[in-house]
Amino acid sequence: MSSQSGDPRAKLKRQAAIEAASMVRDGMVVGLGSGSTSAYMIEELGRRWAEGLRFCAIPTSEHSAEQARAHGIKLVTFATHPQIDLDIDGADEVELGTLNLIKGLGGALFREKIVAAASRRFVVVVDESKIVEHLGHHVPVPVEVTTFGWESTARQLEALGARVTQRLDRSGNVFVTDGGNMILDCHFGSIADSVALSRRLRAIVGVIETGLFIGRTSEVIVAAHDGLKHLEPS
Ligand SMILES: O=C[C@H](O)[C@H](O)[C@H](O)COP(=O)(O)O
Repeated sequence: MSSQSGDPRAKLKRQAAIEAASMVRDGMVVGLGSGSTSAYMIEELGRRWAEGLRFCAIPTSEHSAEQARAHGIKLVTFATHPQIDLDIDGADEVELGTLNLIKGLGGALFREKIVAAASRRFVVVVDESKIVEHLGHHVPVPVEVTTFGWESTARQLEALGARVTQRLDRSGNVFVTDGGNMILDCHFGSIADSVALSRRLRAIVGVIETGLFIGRTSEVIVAAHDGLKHLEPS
């Protein structure tokens, strides 16, 4: 992900990612997020690794693992490193104030949530277009579900008021997550109470995890046209 092709949003994503990567210090255990913003962060960590920075990392997707490996970054697992010092990841929407998130448009939400939950600090990197008053305004809530019985799970999600679409890949085949599951994108529109919705979604049998990240964010680094901003939950 080295080309920004003059895209102003890509430029902002890269600025936020580089700022977050500067928080990584020698000896840390680092969570490597997924998606285009995280790819800039891994690229920057690869650059610093080549300069001599030494840390180890747990990736949140096969794609991020592959990118990190290409830079020679040392990857470890929870078997030897159950506690992560700093997890850096992107998001699809960030709710102003609470800093609750929607994640998973890239399909990595389940591993991303496991890594975030095991981290002392969870730093989110976004460009300014991702900040919203209420989650769900622009994007659906991705929900990872078991393939067995998914039609029944989808009906229960619809009963909560969502328009549900089955995620497909670029070739039009059913999207398969790194964990071998499928994703149902749940369009709720603007979500008034993301905490309550998260609870209801997780109570449905067949739901493995949801893209609502509630109360997990330590800090959001927002790249805006007038500079970088650091937000903390209020
Ligand atoms: O599954 C994907 C992840 O949650 C990403 O962090 C999220 O979709 C943001 O991606 P991007 O940085 O490409 O906008």
